Amino acid sequence: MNEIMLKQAIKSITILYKYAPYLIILKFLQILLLALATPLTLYITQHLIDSLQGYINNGVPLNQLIQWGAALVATLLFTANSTFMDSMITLRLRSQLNQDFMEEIVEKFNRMEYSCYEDSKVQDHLNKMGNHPDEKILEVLIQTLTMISQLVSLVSLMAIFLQVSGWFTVAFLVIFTLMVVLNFKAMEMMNGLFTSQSRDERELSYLGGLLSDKRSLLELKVFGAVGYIQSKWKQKSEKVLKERLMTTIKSHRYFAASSFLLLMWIGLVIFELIHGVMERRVSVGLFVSLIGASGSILGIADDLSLLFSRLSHRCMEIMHYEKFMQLPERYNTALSEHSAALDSTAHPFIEFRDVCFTYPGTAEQVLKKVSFTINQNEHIALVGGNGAGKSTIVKLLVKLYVPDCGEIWIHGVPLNQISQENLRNSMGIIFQDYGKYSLTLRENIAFGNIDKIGNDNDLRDALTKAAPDGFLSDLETALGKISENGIDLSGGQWQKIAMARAYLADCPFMIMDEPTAALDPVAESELYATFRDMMGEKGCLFISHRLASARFSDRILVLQDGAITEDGTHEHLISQKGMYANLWSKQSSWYRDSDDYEG
Ligand SMILES: Nc1ncnc2c1ncn2[C@@H]1O[C@H](COP(=O)(O)OP(=O)(O)OP(=O)(O)O)[C@@H](O)[C@H]1O
Repeated sequence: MNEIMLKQAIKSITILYKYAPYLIILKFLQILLLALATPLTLYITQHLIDSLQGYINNGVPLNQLIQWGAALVATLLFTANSTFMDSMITLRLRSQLNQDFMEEIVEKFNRMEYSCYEDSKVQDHLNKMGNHPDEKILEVLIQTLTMISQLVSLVSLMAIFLQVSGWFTVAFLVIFTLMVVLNFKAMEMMNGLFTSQSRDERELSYLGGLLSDKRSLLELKVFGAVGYIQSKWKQKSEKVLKERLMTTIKSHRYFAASSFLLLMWIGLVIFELIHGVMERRVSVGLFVSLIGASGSILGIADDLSLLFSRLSHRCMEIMHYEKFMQLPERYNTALSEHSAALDSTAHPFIEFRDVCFTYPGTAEQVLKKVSFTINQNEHIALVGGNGAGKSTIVKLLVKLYVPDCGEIWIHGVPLNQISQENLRNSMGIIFQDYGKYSLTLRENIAFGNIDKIGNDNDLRDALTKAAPDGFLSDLETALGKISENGIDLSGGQWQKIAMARAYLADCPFMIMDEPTAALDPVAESELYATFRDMMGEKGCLFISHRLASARFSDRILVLQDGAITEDGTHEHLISQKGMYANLWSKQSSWYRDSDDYEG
């Protein structure tokens, strides 16, 4: 454990040195000087007292007394100002890390294939690494340097003791070694507890999140389930705290034993010093200085044991950062982007050939030999029951996942040879769980085509097409609840903004995964009308459970049991009397029955 801690501490300093070499050197020097300040103050105090005594007895010149006094003032001034210097250096380090170190982490996130996040090991590293590994790594640096500074102080304080007897130092070293062993034992106990409780901690933070998140809280309140979650949280929290208390008490036995040893040593020192003063072997100045040094040693030994345990805990968290940085960025090595050029005249536009797919970490195959083709300017509806695999087809199309077998082709080029950029230019997408960004309206729309963020005309045009009712017009309106003046939108209004993003993207082919689920029927039919106008000769694939909207598409694909079971126009599929005809009959009878009811 101590070996790992040492390695991690050195690694953290090396990582930080890469980002801010001068600040690290400055911090090291500052901490070293501060470490020497305590023994130096005691040493000067000793000489000041002895000079004062000498001056009173007329043996020492006033000059010498003034010199020691000035030295003491200078050392105290440095100590008083070092806190300010320390916080300035730490602040600079923090801002440097925030920029460069976090940028590297964001880039790593960007490079990682989406499917990597499905792996529970990845999830675990992400959870343990936390949102701010930069803060943790900085803490490791500060704690390591503080430990070095404490050890330097300790050695210098021991040097003061050498003036009286070498045995004090030898006895202290023996006792200190025993203390380190005892403290490590206590610390290992605490670390074992933290590791075993990490799952409970995750559950606690999830349950706590449910009780503070606006959306979940609303539903839980309506169903009267807040009390249930609260008691579940309380039970878990009590269990975690009880375990922590028990282990803290057990580990404290080791701390108590080490404190006892130290107190024994200090008792011995005081006894010997009083004896020395009485026999005139030890001057009054040296006596005061050594008593001060004993107090400082007591404080340092306490601080060191606390630092050891904190540092070892932080070092384990840094290990998760390291493991995260080493994670594979692709799970499928066959996926290589050759940026093959797309010939838009080649047909078909999209082709699935016997595509199979299983989500990472699961056993059940979601898609079983799915085959279909879509031409560039076709309007295609993809329908199927809940969980049939419709969204999965879209995720494979935009390369969020890689099929287990079979092939996907775009304009006659295998999908794995098409770069993300080429793919982005050839098709736009609105996901079922589209983003609701707590940013301005301008930014929310511009994510469809970030190059147009300053183009007010295009942004307004996209918004008007998606939301003809003009529910929002000021592009600088803050959305969501993060900003003080932010406005919260309804599900349908957020959906319109997601549509505006798609309009702005202006791609030759659009994929929409249930784009109208949150819209009222009038808004839905308006949106389809505008969408048809906008797409014109362009193609689209849309997923919808409302067959009334699928009816007007050129072709309907029916996904059932992981395969395409029906493919044709609305009229053709109705005549086939298959699953689509069955669904259509059920949905239209629902509308008919509603009409009867109203009538
Ligand atoms: N990330 C995931 N990990 C594991 N299984 C998943 C994941 N996402 C979806 N699935 C499973 O894959 C199956 C297909 O899901 P998919 O979202 O593609 O269905 P869908 O046809 O779009 O459903 P719906 O109409 O309800 O949106 C479901 O059984 C679902 O539980």
